[in-house]
Amino acid sequence: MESEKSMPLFETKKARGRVLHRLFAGTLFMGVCFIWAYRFGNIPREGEDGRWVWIGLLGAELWFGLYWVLTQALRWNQVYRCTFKDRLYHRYAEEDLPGIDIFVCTADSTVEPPIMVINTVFSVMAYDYPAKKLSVYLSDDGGSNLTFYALLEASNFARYWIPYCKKFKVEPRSPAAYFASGSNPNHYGETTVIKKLYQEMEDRIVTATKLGRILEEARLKHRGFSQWDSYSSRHDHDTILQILIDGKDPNATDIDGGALPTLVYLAREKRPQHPHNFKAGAMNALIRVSSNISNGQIILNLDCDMYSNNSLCIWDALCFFMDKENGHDIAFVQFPQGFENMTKNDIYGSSFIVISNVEFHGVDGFGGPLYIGSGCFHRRDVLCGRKFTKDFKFQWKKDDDNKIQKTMQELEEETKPLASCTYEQNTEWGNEIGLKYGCLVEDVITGLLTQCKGWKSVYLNPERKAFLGVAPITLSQTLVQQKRWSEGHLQILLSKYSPAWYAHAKISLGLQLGYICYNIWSVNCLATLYYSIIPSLYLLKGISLYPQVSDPWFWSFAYVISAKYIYCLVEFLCSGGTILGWWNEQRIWLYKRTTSYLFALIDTILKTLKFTNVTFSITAKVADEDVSQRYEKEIMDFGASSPMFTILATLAMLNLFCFAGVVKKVIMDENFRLYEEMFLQLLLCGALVLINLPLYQGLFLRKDKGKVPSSITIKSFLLALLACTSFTFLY
Ligand SMILES: O=c1ccn([C@@H]2O[C@H](COP(=O)(O)OP(=O)(O)O[C@H]3O[C@H](CO)[C@@H](O)[C@H](O)[C@H]3O)[C@@H](O)[C@H]2O)c(=O)[nH]1
Ligand SMILES: [Mn+2]
Repeated sequence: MESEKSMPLFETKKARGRVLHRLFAGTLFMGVCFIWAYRFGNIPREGEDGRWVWIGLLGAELWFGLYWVLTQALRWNQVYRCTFKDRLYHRYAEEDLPGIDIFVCTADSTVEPPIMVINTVFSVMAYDYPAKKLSVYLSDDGGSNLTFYALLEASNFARYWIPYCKKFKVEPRSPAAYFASGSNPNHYGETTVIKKLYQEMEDRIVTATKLGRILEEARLKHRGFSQWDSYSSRHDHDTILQILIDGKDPNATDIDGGALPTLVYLAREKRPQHPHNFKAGAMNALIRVSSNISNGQIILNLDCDMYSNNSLCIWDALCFFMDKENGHDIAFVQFPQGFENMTKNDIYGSSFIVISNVEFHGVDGFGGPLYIGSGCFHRRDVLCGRKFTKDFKFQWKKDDDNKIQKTMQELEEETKPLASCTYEQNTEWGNEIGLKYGCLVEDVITGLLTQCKGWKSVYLNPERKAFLGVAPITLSQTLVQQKRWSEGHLQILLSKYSPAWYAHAKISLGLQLGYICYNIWSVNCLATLYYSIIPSLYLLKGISLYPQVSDPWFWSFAYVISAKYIYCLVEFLCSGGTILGWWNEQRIWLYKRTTSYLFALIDTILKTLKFTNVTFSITAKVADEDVSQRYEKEIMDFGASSPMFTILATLAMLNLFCFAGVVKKVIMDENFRLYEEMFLQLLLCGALVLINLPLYQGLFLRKDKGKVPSSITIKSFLLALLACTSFTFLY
């Protein structure tokens, strides 16, 4: 029995095949060095033709090579974690388990429909965990009474849903996902009843959302709505706080008499003159508000679209925090972000399978994954700024039953000031305490700082996805999201807390490199743009920039290109992708680099020069019928007049012209030994044309709403034509 009690709650395994991988990486690196040597050794002398182009290529290849070296940090030392939930389950009595506070963030009832938000709420309210120890907080930055109404409805339906889930061990516990899954055995007719109840509630909520207002009758039923009386807009209102279920109240029970988790609605105070700091601000308000209500020692953060797909995942996370030997330095446990709306071949590359199944295991081996927002369990103390000390041991404090019981109204009134605009003035909130402000990836910089203080984090990637969210379903949304992320990451690199210098000697070198690898995403745009324009233009003109097939240097290029791509394909397939999915990912890779990253880089420069301000564009979680249909059929959506699309279309067109031009030349001129002399350049240009096939369709062939808008077609055609002609004739 004693030994059972001291058995570890989790285990860490190193990945297999490390030696082989390192050997392979070594040979690839040698190939890269040969390429550098070739470029370096053959720079045209001053005054000679093509000197600057050549130096540009050298720069691009140096960048690609060094970036590849950096990405090795993410692959060098992969580890895998597994947990022993059973041991934990049997080790502690219910009252000895820590309280868990779950924060769900929403910000806009139009792009984040209330019915979706409450489904996320249900999935966590119904966790397989003592209800008394569970509290769910919804932060609504939209300050929408529609969302409040939905949560109110949810507080009622939960009384039926939670006992149903527990009785029949239902998975997943988001009702929408559960009923949509199709496999709903009818438990003695109870499923039919509960499904009907759900659908009626859904109807009421969806109708209210469509109408944009709540029926008078419903509004009069709950005192909470009166808090909107003084509301002038979503940017200008008092704190709205409502405890919808008080878990401590013995009368708050489900239909079977079981306890219910606490459920709280919060719309923090907003005033136009006070910056609200987006999600980070919302999280910090939640941390304070919850500390006065339930004060759970563990905090789980979820985006409103990300429901929990596994009712036991709390136990998984606790296995790390509660391990007596190795748990005390663990600050947070991050799960991967899965997506429920993925199509088979993932046209927008939004499933991030390589990041989730390879790279994060790599950073975990060097000290722990990045904090990426949703799906992350934290120790409250650490989020609140606790310094790391080596021999400190966490204690799980018991509920303080002797505390004077306040009425719900008293508690609300006393708590509201914690969410006011002015509360944080002259405090360390947003800096040393809570999530950090001023960064577009507030989560990542907060996690980095935590690790710099000496804390570790853990990445847990179980077979059954723990959380599932909604990935963007149009190209423009994908690119905008990527822009926000890459911009946020670059902000981190340039901030006071840069992984490049501040983190030095505070976290391991491998982790530093891992962070930098993500931080410099946006800088990749330069080399990629260069590589997708210049060699093609020179091909058109018939000037060779790479070694000929007969030249021994050719083989270093051939090896690096083929080895790199075969490796990357195998990695993708092993992570669960398809071949077509990989091809799609290559396209998105190119599109991200030539647009999102470029815009992120430009914006960062402008912001550093203080020309513009930080803004957070929320990703839409709903779309029109025809947009969704195209997505389901895996047809790319170009239907927006975004300047990003102008760039993509111009690049595609330019490569098409170059390719067509050179083919014409080969046909007309028999002496032109193209394959022999310019094989690599032709390959590059050909690959660019091939990868852009869906874009050409969108430009010339499609008639649906997802085609490229004609204004962009014309603009890009003219731009590409201008580039090609002026290059051939003038240069
Ligand atoms: O002023 C705001 C803006 C956003 N949010 C919420 O933040 C979450 C993330 O927003 P979303 O538009 O879905 O961004 P994503 O890019 O999908 O989110 C990822 O990237 C963000 C950082 O850019 C992290 O905050 C998220 O946790 C992470 O899932 C959503 O729940 C929003 O409701 C707020 O609460 N307040
Ligand atoms: Mn999201």
